[in-house]
Amino acid sequence: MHCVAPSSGAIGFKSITFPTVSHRLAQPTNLTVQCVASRFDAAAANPTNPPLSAPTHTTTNFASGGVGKSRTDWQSSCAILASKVESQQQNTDKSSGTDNNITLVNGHSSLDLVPIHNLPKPLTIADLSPAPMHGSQLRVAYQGVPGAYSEAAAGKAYPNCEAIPCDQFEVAFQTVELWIADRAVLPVENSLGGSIHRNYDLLLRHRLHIVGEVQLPVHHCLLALPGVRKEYLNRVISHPQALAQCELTLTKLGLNVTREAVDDTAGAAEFVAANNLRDTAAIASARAAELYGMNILADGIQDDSSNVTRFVMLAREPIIPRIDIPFKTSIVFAHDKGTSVLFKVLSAFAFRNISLTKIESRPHRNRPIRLVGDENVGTAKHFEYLFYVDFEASMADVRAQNALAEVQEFTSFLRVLGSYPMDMTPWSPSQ
Ligand SMILES: O=C(O)C(=O)C[C@]1(C(=O)O)C=C[C@@H](O)C=C1
Repeated sequence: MHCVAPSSGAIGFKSITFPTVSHRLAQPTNLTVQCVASRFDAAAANPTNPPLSAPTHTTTNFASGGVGKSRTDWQSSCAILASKVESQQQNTDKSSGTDNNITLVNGHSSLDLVPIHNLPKPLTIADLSPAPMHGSQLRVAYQGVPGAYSEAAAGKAYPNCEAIPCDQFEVAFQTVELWIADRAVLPVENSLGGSIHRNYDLLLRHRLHIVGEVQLPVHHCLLALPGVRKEYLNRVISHPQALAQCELTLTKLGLNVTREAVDDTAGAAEFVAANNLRDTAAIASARAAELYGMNILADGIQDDSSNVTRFVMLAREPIIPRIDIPFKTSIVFAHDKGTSVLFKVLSAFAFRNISLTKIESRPHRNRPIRLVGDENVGTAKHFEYLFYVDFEASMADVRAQNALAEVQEFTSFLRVLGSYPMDMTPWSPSQ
């Protein structure tokens, strides 16, 4: 079991330019926003530790329930593709009359190495899709072990995907950045426990784009080893969000136990089972109970039956925003002069009738304190913040483009994290 590690990695800012169309100016303008350069640290994905190392452990295949393909398969697909390109090149050379220069290998021209009946087919547009998609499903990284809610969110977002467990959020990001996975699914907020702050910080540190969201009803169970009764328990372990979501119910159940935070809910169940802990229960899903051979002592122990966690899906490339379906856009901004900018920014959306669905502030890690000196009174030490805002409009919507052009005038830093379809699935809290 791994404890949640403090974040690592250097942050560097660089400018990128988002083309926008400004209604006011009636011609295309450029919206310059800041983008965070991430630190790729392949060594952080420890390949010896099963949940850590995405390429080497069991993945969940939502299409067939089988074990997923290894990175080797993907690499061989790349090799096949490379050989196609090479052969294509050879064919081109032949047709352009350059065969005079062909070198002899064992007395044959190198073209003879490809049997005539087995000539490679020309590359098509489908061959140019990202490497892991060649002949396989979408690979979706999530934090946790099988049975975690994040795994269920991956399955909801991409029903036929191959879900890849990662033991840290950081690893899930890197798995996509290093092309081991195509998407990452990341919890960002829960209706009871609130925001998952670490993930807001990671969204900024990395360069991935939000391409979708899913809202997952979270139904917690109290799990213990077979034969263990509530009276035997003196400890309950789970993900900190799960502990927070069940806080009142645990007390109501009369459980006078210590509560300990671990990396994920299913990992807690796995840990209790693997160590045969008869004094410890885990808060996790019914699927985790099944996977790790645990008994359900209490079902539905979240403090509110409509307990929902919102996840975002991340990809290396943004999607093309649309206006024919409900879209959300997520941005993050800051200003050198502190929080006074907030009212102006919010009014840019209000004037255009754009609803905000979320606002979150986080410490501005690059410049956490701003000193304002007054020789008569002393020095004020203001905390500096980054503001994360989600609003209900697509970046293809001219209102959103104009709002952001205005926001850019008030802010010293602005980044669009993504513009993506809203989760509009029918409401069914008790699953
Ligand atoms: O531990 C898990 O099972 C997770 O998927 C993580 C997580 C979270 O980070 O909020 C996801 C959903 C629930 O809110 C509880 C935990």
